[in-house]
Amino acid sequence: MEGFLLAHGYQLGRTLGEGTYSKVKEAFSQKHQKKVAIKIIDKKEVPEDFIHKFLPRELQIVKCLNHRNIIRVHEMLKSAKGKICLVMELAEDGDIFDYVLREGPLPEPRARALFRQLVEAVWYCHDSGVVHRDLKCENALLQGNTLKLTDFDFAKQLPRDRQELSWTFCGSTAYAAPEVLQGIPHDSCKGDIWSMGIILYILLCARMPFDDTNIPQMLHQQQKGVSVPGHLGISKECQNLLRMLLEPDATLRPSIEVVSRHPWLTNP
Ligand SMILES: Nc1ncnc2c1ncn2[C@@H]1O[C@H](COP(=O)(O)OP(=O)(O)OP(=O)(O)O)[C@@H](O)[C@H]1O
Repeated sequence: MEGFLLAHGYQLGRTLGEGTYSKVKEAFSQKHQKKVAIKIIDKKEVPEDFIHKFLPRELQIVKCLNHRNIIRVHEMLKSAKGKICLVMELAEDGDIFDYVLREGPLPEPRARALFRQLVEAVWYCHDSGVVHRDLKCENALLQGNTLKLTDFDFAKQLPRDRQELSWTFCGSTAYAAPEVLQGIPHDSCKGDIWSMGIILYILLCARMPFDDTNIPQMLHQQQKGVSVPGHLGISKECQNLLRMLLEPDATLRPSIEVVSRHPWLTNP
């Protein structure tokens, strides 16, 4: 692998992390004269539908995305030995899950600064007809103070009229909206909005809003609505935004455009 990548101008460095089907390594790009991240996928170790359905979809989508809050994919390389390498922009400061683990509940201004960037990234995606379908803290990386959304494995391009409903369960149960968990045909954009609510809750409370170890019980908790720990002193405006995002009825849940205009986010 090292020789193959070197021949393409990338000097491999340390391992940054591992996913279910991949290993991500740091590398130095001789062409760009900067460090990059390379996701290495071994075709032999992944299920057929990942190679034939999700991966081509991901590649098609990521090559069209260009936003400061989304990890840029520079190129894809295929080795003769059946490895696929995605050369990406590097985010050196970990993901926001680890950040919250380290820092504990974030003060509102810090949570707002991060969440605003997630809103920008998701707004750009939805506006381009792309739904992410796996929004979670581990997929929001940090480069200094800049949030960079990544992992478009489950992303989907919506048809031009954007009327398509989905039945597919994607992503993590802890971040899944009630309609997604129940397999009810749903608007995936509204599923993304729910997951953003879970992310905002984690930023502010450093814990999960719902316990996902028992799904029927979790569905019940979701219907009852979210409650925030009183001792954290979370403002009324922020609680209002959390309730809007974690609205169990998807038809009442706001679009990303409406979310972006919420007073908690437009506050200086
Ligand atoms: N562009 C990047 N810059 C820095 N680190 C990255 C980058 N992309 C991924 N990583 C690191 O590599 C790890 C594995 O990433 P990858 O996208 O392959 O899998 P995952 O999404 O975490 O797992 P899974 O595929 O099982 O959902 C991540 O947790 C992250 O820490």
